[in-house]
Amino acid sequence: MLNSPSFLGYTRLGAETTAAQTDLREQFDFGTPGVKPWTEEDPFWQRLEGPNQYPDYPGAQEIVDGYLTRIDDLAQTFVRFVAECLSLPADTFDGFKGNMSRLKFVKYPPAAKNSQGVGPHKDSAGLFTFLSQDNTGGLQVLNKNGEWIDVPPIEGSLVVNIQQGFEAITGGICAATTHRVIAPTTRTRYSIPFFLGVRLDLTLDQLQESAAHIVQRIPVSDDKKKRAVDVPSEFLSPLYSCFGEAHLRNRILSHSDVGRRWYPELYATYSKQNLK
Ligand SMILES: O=C(O)CCC(=O)C(=O)O
Ligand SMILES: [Fe+2]
Repeated sequence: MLNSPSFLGYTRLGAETTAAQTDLREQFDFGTPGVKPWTEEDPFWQRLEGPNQYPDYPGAQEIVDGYLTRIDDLAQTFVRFVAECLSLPADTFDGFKGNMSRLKFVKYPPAAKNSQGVGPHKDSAGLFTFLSQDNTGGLQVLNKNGEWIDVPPIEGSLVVNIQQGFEAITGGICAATTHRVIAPTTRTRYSIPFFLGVRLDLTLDQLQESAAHIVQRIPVSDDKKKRAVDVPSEFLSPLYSCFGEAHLRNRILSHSDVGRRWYPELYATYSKQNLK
C-alpha cells in the first residue's frame, strides 16, 4: 500500500491504527477497477480513487473484480430497498453513489486475550458495508444503549453496516454503525468487507438541501447513550470541505505510513485535529 496514494494494496500486520491504537490484522485493499486516473488538475482528495495492486497469485484479479461486480449489484439493490423502507422513491439515493467502491480481504492472527483486531470506528468509504465473516467471531457493535454486543457469524449471511456517508445524507438520523473486532486467541479469523462508495465531491451544505425531504420521513430513535460513548464522524465535521476530504483524513490517520509518504502536509494538519 505504501506505493499507492489511493490506499490500495497490501497492509502488513501492525501498520494500521484505529482509535489511536495499533490493529492486529493484515489485509489487501482493492477498489472498483477502471476509475479515471488522478491528474494535478483534479481536487487533492480525488486521488483516493486509483488503480489496484493485485497480489501475484494466479487468478487473483479475476476473483477480486468478479466479486466486486456482483456485490456492487447486490449493494445497489439493497440501497433501493432501504429507500422504499423509508417510504421514499426507490431511486432516492442513486445520485449519491461514488465512482469507486472498496473491497478488503482481512486476516486476524491469534493474539493475547482482548487484543484489538480493529479498534472502534465507523466505516468512512461511503454508504453501506456488506461484510462476509468466517465462523470465528469477534466482531462487535455499539448498541443504542452504548453497550458492545457480539455480531455472531451466521452462515450464508452478510453483516450490513451503515457508513458515515449514509449517516450524513440522512442528517445524522441513521447513525453510522460503530463497530470493532476483538482479536481471536486460538485461531486465525478472516473477513471480507465491501464498502459501497459515496460521491466524494458532496459537501455538507449541498447535502443539507437534498437531505431535507429525506430526513423528514425517518423516525428518530433515542440513542443518546450511544452518542455519549461514541467515536466521532469525520463526514459530519465542518472541518472538511467534502466527503472526499473527510475520507482522505480517515485513510491518512489509519495508514499513517502511506499518509506521511504521499500527503505529508495533510498528515501534519489532520493528526493535530481532535474531532470531539
Ligand atoms: O473484520 C471485520 O469483521 C470488520 C472489519 C472492519 O470493520 C473494517 O475493516 O472496517
Ligand atoms: Fe469497519
